Amino acid sequence: MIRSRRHKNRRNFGSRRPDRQGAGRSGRSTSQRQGSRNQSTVKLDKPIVLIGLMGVGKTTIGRRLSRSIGVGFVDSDHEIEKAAQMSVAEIFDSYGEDEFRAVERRVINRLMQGKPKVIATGGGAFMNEETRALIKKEATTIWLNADIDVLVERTSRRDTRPLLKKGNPEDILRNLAAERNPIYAESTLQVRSSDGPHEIVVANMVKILRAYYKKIRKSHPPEGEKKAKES
Ligand SMILES: Nc1ncnc2c1ncn2[C@@H]1O[C@H](COP(=O)(O)OP(=O)(O)OP(=O)(O)O)[C@@H](O)[C@H]1O
Ligand SMILES: O=C(O)C1=C[C@@H](O)[C@@H](O)[C@H](O)C1
Ligand SMILES: [Mg+2]
Repeated sequence: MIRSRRHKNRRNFGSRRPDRQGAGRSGRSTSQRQGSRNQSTVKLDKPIVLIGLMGVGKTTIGRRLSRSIGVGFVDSDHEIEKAAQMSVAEIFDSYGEDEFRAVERRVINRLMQGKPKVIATGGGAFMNEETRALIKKEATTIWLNADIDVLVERTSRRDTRPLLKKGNPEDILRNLAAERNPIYAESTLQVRSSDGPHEIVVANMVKILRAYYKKIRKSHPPEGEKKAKES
C-alpha cells in the first residue's frame, strides 16, 4: 500500500478530511471568495463530480465552474499527489495502476464529505466499479465530452499522463473512448467541452445545472417548501 511521505505513520492516507483546505482566515476557500464576487451563487445539495476522458477539461473547467457558482473546488489527482508526495506518473511506475485506483477511491470518498463542492476526478476514476457506485450515490455527475482530435491536441501539451505513454496517444484515446463512453454516459448530465474559451463551456454548464436543479426541486421540493405549500 502507498504510504504518504508526509504522514509516514498514517495508513489509508487518502482518508484525511479536506474541508478547510485552501481556506483563508474567513474559513472560505479561494474559489468560494472569488465566486461570491460573481453573483451567480448556486446552492448545492450534493457535490458536483466531473467525469470524462483525459484532456476534456475536468480540472481547468471544474475550477472555473466552482468560482462561477461560488463553491469550493478539489481535484482528485492533485489530492492524491499531495497526500502521496508523488506525481500520478510516479505512483503508476512504483505501485501500478491497481494501487493507484485503490488510493483514488479512498481520496474521492474523502473529498465527497463536508460542504458540497465541485470535484474534478481523474479520467479513469468512474470506470472503477466501487468508485462509480460511490459517486453515483453521493453526487451529481457531469460528463464532459469532446472529439478525439481535440483531446489529442490538448493532452499533447503536457507529458504527465502515464496511460498515454504506452503507445500512440490518438489510438489510446480512441480505444479508451470506445471502452469508457458507455460508462460515462451513466452520468446525471452531459456537456460538450468544445474548443474555444473555457468560459463558454462553463456558462453552458451553469445553464444545464440550473435547469436540472429547477426540475428536481419542482418534483422533490425541500422539506420547508413542502410544508409551506401544504398549509
Ligand atoms: N473547453 C476547452 N477549451 C480549450 N482548452 C481547453 C478546454 N478544456 C480544457 N482545455 C485545455 O486542455 C488541457 C487539458 O485540460 P485539463 O487538464 O483540465 O483536462 P482533464 O480532463 O483534467 O485531464 P486529466 O483527466 O488528464 O486530468 C489544458 O491545457 C486546458 O487548458
Ligand atoms: O484516464 C485515466 O485513466 C487517467 C487520467 C488522469 O487524470 C490520471 O488520473 C491518470 O493518469 C489516469
Ligand atoms: Mg485533471
